[in-house]
Amino acid sequence: MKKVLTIAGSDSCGGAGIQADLKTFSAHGVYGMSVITAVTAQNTKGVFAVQDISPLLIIQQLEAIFDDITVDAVKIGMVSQIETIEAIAKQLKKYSVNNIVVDPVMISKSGYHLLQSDAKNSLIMNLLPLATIVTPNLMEAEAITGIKINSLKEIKEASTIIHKMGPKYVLVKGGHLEGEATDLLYDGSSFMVLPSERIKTKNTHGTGCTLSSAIASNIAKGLGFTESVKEAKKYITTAIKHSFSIGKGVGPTHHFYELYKKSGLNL
Ligand SMILES: Nc1ncnc2c1ncn2[C@@H]1O[C@H](COP(=O)(O)OP(=O)(O)O)[C@@H](O)[C@H]1O
Ligand SMILES: Cc1ncc(COP(=O)(O)OP(=O)(O)O)c(N)n1
Repeated sequence: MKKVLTIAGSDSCGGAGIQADLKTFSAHGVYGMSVITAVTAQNTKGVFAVQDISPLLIIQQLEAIFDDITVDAVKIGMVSQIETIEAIAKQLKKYSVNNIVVDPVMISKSGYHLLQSDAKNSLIMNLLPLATIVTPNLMEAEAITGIKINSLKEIKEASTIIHKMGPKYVLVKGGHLEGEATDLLYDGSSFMVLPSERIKTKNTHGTGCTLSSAIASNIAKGLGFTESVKEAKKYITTAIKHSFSIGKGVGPTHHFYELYKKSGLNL
């Protein structure tokens, strides 16, 4: 069985972060492992508190895994502060880790700053050069490049700038666009459009986490990079289509829809 690691924050309500990543890994039939960077007190209504895990404990978690287990792909999510980012980058280089998916998590849908403002440049300088693929949403692409994005032309411009920062592929997500939820993949020479209908639901908590974990799972399973992204896009679209309401706010996506369908079980 292929083994995939998520390096990310914990979401107490289970819709995003480490919890969404591990559910996505299971649904893809890969073995999931986790290095926790921060613990958040969070629910469908928002993020209420964050405690960062010490860089030393992050290093110890990474060493515990890489000293013992071969890792087929890594997904990086919430990294919060400069010291966390530097510790992760150092360990990934030490163990010559490949197949790295970086989701540059900055602000939650509820508006909470999950990446400290002074840590943005460190993420760009330390993690983007190590990334096989980076998956910013529109606001993250704007923050990374300093470009205001209002059109496809500007998405392409931002992708080109981000590609020069080091990742082999750039996927700018269109979840926050008006109209269709179309994503754009750039490999340094050409663009691939990944279209999807916009699903009318308020329950999109953890969509970015889920998509990046699905890409990491597919890469680990040996799909080509473009195929990994295309299949992940199908996965997130199905997971959003069957998302559901828990709590009073933005509910989570449904990771086990295909399994439920096969088994005849209902939610
Ligand atoms: N309402 C929706 N209908 C269909 N796809 C969506 C919807 N919202 C988000 N997506 C898709 O979910 C994935 C995550 O995108 P996005 O929500 O922009 O990321 P983030 O969670 O990082 O803000 C993308 O593939 C995006 O196109
Ligand atoms: C612990 C943690 N990590 C990441 C996020 C952001 O998740 P994302 O999929 O980008 O979208 P929302 O959850 O903000 O809808 C998070 N909330 N918590």
